Amino acid sequence: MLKLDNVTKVYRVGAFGGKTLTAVGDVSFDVRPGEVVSLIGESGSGKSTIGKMILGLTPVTGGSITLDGVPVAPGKEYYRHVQGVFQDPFSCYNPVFKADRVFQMIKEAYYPGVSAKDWAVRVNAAVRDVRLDPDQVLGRYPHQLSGGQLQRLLIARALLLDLKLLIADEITSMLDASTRIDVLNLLAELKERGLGVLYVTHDLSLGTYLAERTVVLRHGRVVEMGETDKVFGNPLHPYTRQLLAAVPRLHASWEEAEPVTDCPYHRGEASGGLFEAEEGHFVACARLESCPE
Ligand SMILES: Nc1ncnc2c1ncn2[C@@H]1O[C@H](COP(=O)(O)OP(=O)(O)OP(=O)(O)O)[C@@H](O)[C@H]1O
Repeated sequence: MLKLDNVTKVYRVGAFGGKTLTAVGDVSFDVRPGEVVSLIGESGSGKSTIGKMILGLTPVTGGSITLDGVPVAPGKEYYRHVQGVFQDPFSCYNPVFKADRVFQMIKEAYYPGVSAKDWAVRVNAAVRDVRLDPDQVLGRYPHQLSGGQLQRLLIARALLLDLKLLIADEITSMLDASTRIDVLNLLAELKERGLGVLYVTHDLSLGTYLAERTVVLRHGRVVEMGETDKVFGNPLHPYTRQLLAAVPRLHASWEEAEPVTDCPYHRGEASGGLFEAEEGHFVACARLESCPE
């Protein structure tokens, strides 16, 4: 299980790093095996920073992140269990190498003793698992494949490892609508295999599609989280309501959600200043910065 406890990330910004920016503040949640958790928030809310900290690409400033009780330790052993797939699949491939080079790199790093023949069998199986035809995709250059095919090959690559957790950061935002649903369904299959998935997105409708639990982030802090049905069936935080109001609906014009005026949850009773409004459903103060103690 992945566990974030009061995780904070402060970046040094400005000329000569003289100022600080708290990109993530006091964030706590977990991702259990066989579960998809979606991390939702507007641009700049700190979603990718959380993904990067989990992947060990940037250190935490405060708090802790553990996988099965062990702190994040970027290195070969950690990446055997935790992998990330990102928005732009093209950037993960070297254009001068054929796309299946990404599989070869996994073999060299993790399975040097496996024979070429056995490895080809494993790769073909993983490629079929992501519903691609190995004959159609292996041996092609990245520019000869679609974004959806490249994204699936990256997921197949992750499947060759002994994966426990996949960080999927905006992985569908560059895909067309039908390919997007295919990739989401693929993620849903991965959880059936016992994998935990952190699905990072700014798109509410995609997040709700497959996540058991949802974490709503704003300005680096969790404003609401819990079982997806509860968070979106009974949204309590005005920001969550605003997000929901912003989802385009057929035959309905856009209506502005109520502004944040008052907050019934100004006294957080749980970690991270969250109040348990109903079982499995937590909400933060809506006036977080100005909230009286
Ligand atoms: N390396 C960095 N140095 C300084 N500030 C950073 C750095 N990376 C991110 N930030 C800042 O931290 C905040 C959170 O950024 P982050 O990329 O995590 O947001 P996000 O929710 O993933 O946004 P988006 O959806 O646009 O990718 C932003 O204000 C961003 O400008």
